[in-house]
Amino acid sequence: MVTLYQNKVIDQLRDVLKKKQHMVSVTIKMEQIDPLAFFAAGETLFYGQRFYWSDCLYERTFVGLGHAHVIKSEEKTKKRFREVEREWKQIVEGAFIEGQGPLMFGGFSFDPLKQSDEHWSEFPSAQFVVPTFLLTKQRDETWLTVNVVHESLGQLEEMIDSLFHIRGESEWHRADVVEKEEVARDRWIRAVHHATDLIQSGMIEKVVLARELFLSFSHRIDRSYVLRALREQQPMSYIFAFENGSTCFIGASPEQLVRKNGHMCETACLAGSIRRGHTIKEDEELGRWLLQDDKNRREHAFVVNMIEQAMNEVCMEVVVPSEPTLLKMRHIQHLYTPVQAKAKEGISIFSLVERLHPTPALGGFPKEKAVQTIREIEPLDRGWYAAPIGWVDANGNGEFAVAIRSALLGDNEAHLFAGCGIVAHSDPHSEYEETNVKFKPMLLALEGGRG
Ligand SMILES: C=C(O[C@H]1C=CC=C(C(=O)O)[C@@H]1O)C(=O)O
Ligand SMILES: [Mg+2]
Repeated sequence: MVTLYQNKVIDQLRDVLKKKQHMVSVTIKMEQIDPLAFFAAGETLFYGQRFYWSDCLYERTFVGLGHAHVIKSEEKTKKRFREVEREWKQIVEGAFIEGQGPLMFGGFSFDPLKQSDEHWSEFPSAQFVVPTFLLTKQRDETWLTVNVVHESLGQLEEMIDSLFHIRGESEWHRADVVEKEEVARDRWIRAVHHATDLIQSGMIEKVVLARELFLSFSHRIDRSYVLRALREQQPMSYIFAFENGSTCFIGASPEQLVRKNGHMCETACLAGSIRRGHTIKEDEELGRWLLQDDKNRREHAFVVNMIEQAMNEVCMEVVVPSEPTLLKMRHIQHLYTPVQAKAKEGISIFSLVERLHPTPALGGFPKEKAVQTIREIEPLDRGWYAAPIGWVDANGNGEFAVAIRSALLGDNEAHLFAGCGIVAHSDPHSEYEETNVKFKPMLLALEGGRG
């Protein structure tokens, strides 16, 4: 489908690779290609080394195939954010760039101190990849960036050859669910009781507790099929997939953690939830109820206060609306307060991520105590669920979402995660129902049907 461009890219790369820089990054403009078809096309050669990202306004889509370079940290403290930043700067400084330059995509685990479950073994406390091939779609324009390090020059022609000869429509397959299991349901309900006790005794003010669903399937799950379903079914969401070896972390999150473009920063407070109505009238009534409900307003206020304070420490002109509005997704509506600010000199996107993660929408308040409580009483390993996932470019601009409404896919199985904010008067059974609504986007994409 892209044969026309093949020789151009190879010639350009041959030329610039003579310059002996550690990495060479060449970008060319392309004809329109469906990013999901590009992701699917990479299956044979790059299975286990692909990623997909599109932002909630569908302004930018990135698809990465292959690993030109991997940045990984097993660091269990906040140093992990700085380690990734340092290595990324070194790569960019040592690169020969023609065009937009390289970009890295990846994320962090929620809590590196939590005892790790086997199924998360391929997702360390931080990992980012610079893809060999990056497809960028921005509005109506498409580019292909090829990133090469000297060592892999030998395989490059073969890779370009096979990639550039991919053509035709991809086929998508849906695997059937053969088993569905709620993981530790009773322990989760007990954990919610425990949390409300801790809150009432004044130990902590808010804590977010997550649940897990386990699904097994008749065949290997087709990740391209799941991505396409999420893309179609969840407009206004960040759609992401990050493959690492045999597992793939995937989701459709409505929650932005931070976006940075030059000095301009955006973040959002999202907490407080109710389902969508069956009719417009019921939907509006539920929305009005949510805007006035004490428990939900408390859940939301912790997030606004914390984010406002964190942004004020490192930014100027922090703008926070005084009242939340509603953000309506396909299955759920949330209280939503968008925040804008201007980063002070020297403040990087990594320092913003480090400061913001986890907000009280995912951890609780106060932050350290909440994370420790989750570590102790939540009956699962969150892995990368509820943690930052996103991209950073060569200029230090980028965007991270909070990886909720997500699942970890193995070959024939999926672990789904959903959580809810517990405050003083939370009722365990309505919180349980709230998490059921939050499982819906991933369930619908995996199971098919109407939902
Ligand atoms: C933790 C999740 O949602 C958070 C984001 C929005 C609303 C939330 C709530 O109302 O509880 C949660 O704080 C999740 O979807 O797994
Ligand atoms: Mg809630």
